[in-house]
Amino acid sequence: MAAPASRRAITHVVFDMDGLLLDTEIYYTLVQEKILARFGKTFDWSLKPKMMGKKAIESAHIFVEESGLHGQLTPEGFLEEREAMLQDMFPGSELMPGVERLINHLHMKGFPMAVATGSHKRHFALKTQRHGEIFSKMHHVVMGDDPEVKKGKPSPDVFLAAARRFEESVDPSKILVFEDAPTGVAAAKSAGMSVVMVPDSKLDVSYHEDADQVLTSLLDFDPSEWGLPPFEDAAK
Ligand SMILES: O=P(O)(O)OC[C@H](O)CO
Ligand SMILES: [Mg+2]
Repeated sequence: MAAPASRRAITHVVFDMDGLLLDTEIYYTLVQEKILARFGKTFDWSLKPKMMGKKAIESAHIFVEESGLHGQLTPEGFLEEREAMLQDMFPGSELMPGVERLINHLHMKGFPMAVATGSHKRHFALKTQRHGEIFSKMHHVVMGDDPEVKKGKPSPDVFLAAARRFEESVDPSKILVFEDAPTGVAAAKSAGMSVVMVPDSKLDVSYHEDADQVLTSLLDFDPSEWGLPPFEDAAK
């Protein structure tokens, strides 16, 4: 089926990282569950979407406020407490299903790609240490502690910085973004880009509304629906 006109203009692709390229959101969830358990509270998926995709200190403020931990835990204390646990977990980060196939395909077809993540440099290095080959196919990576990223997602800063750093200047409407988080979808839409959302199955469907397409897995992405060259292999 031919792609509708609105989807035929894509020339560049920008990927979110945590929960989209890498199966790392589970680490944040586990650590946050553990910290809340210490206060006799439970962490659930009504709080998770508010924290996902944001800069660390921004999500730390949300965690403390929304969990009612004012006076018991500071955002800085929360970050410190979770850091040792995360540092042990991040080197085990796995690619999400379908990532290798999609990135290798777009790279082979010559589509410039970038990563736009809320994650900062030190965590990026730990998470990607076993995935150098895949990340080497990115033209550039913009991280949450980049000086051009004044505010985390849902601010468009990280996506606009990613758009500016391709070889040639790119109209945001020609960029296709892949995201898992509601804050990330909002950021990319506010940057004027198209978004394929690949949310965790536990995310409430009310968060799907703003995405241009919602998929259960990257394995279900069909490039031809976006006017991109079809996969040449039959297997998913
Ligand atoms: O989903 P990302 O890649 O923007 O990362 C954001 C945080 O590090 C985790 O939610
Ligand atoms: Mg993400």
